[in-house]
Amino acid sequence: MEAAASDTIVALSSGSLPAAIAVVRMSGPRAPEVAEAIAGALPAPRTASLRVLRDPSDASPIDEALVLHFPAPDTATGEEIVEFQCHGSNAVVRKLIDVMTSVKGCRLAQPGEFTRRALESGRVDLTAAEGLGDLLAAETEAQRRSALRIARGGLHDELASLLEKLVTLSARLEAAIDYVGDEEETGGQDDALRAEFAAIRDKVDELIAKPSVEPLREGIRVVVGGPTNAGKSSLINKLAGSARVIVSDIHGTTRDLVEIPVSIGGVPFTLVDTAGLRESDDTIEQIGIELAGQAQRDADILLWLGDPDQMPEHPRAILVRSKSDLDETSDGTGIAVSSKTGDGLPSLMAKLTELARGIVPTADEIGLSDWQADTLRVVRETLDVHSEDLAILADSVRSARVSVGRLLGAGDVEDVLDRLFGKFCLGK
Ligand SMILES: Nc1nc2c(c(=O)[nH]1)N(C=O)[C@@H](CNc1ccc(C(=O)N[C@@H](CCC(=O)O)C(=O)O)cc1)CN2
Ligand SMILES: Nc1nc2c(ncn2[C@@H]2O[C@H](COP(=O)(O)OP(=O)(O)OP(=O)(O)O)[C@@H](O)[C@H]2O)c(=O)[nH]1
Ligand SMILES: [K+]
Repeated sequence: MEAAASDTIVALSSGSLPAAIAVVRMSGPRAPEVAEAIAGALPAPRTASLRVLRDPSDASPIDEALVLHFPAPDTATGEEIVEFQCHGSNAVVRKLIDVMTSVKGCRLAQPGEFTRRALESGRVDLTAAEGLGDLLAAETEAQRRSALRIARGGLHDELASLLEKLVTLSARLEAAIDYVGDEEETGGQDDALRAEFAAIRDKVDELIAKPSVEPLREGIRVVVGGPTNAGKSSLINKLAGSARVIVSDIHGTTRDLVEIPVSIGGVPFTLVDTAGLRESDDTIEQIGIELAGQAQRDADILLWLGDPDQMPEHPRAILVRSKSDLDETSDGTGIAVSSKTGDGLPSLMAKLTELARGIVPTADEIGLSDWQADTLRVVRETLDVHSEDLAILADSVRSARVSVGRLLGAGDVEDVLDRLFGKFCLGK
């Protein structure tokens, strides 16, 4: 059957089974009648009530569950919603969903389809939906804080205010262009419009300067480099809190890039172990050393465990004197760290969190995803006209409006939605 927007959709909205309790959600026009056929009379709106759920085809019981009815339009999707909080076994959930989806016009939801409907009904905008996607994927405090702020409309509000300014200016420009009047009388008015145009351009510059959420999504890339046997793998294991990569006294143990996600101070980092640098005849090791060099250049932060004179140039490099428990000839440069005793680890972690502040949004900053930043750059280019001619300014404002509208989910954004909702969990 072709998936239609008017279908009633069903999904398991809670996590993997078995679980103590599972939430099965149904959204769409047929939700109340289907729920009534299964659970009998619906409870009062937004009130949980215990019901025996039955298969309407033979009245056999499926489970005993809590039922909630959220009447349209004031719901998460803007549609009729019924939720079942049932026992979280595979058999119960499968039977319940089978019974629901056997009804005509009722089918399994696609990933992200509840949120897509929330977007289509105007309950959330595109920035909030994107924030929600990040919130569902959040593993660390910094990810959760940033995503929640955006999911709750933090970025929407700033973009909506920009759009409103563009719409107002657009109307004023059109009026001024149409007005045929006294030059002197309109001159001051026209200058005010030109000033407003410049102010909006500045506002876009301000928005573009916001930090990126991308390193927050992927984890800040900390590449650990240095000669063989410097203690790179040992340090990564220590930072990760468990033995994740192979440590040995054999030189050239690590050959591939190994990525280990960790949370330090609530901030997500991806630690990257690399092949130790040395002269080698081994082809595989040579490839590993090449990859190491590339990874170091691409790193957000470079941890260098080696001779300070050999340290590659990098805007955010931390010099680490490893194996400080053995170090008799300490010359005081860099951070002395021992993976054996743990000495110096707190200083190193503090340094990492300090550098992170310049890479990911801080607790009270709102960040931009790559496509949002790219779209704002398009807006900025559109507004990059320096003409006295109001008609030219009006053209540029009109195009800018379209792009800012797209950021909020207006116009042709199917490609953006497919990319976004493709990553969503089923049932959201
Ligand atoms: N059981 C359950 N828990 C959940 C959700 C859910 O759908 N079901 N959510 C799913 O995302 C989140 C909560 N989000 C929600 C967003 C809006 C509305 C809602 O009904 N909004 C109406 C009425 C608000 C009111 O007055 O209470 C509205 O905005 O008009 C409900 C949940 C997290 N927890
Ligand atoms: N005493 C002491 N030994 C350490 C410390 N860190 C690492 N080692 C030892 O040094 C040796 C090499 O450690 P690795 O962590 O494998 O070094 P690596 O830099 O990853 O080595 P490659 O994979 O060869 O590049 C192992 O025998 C570790 O036990 C330390 O802080 N103190
Ligand atoms: K080694």
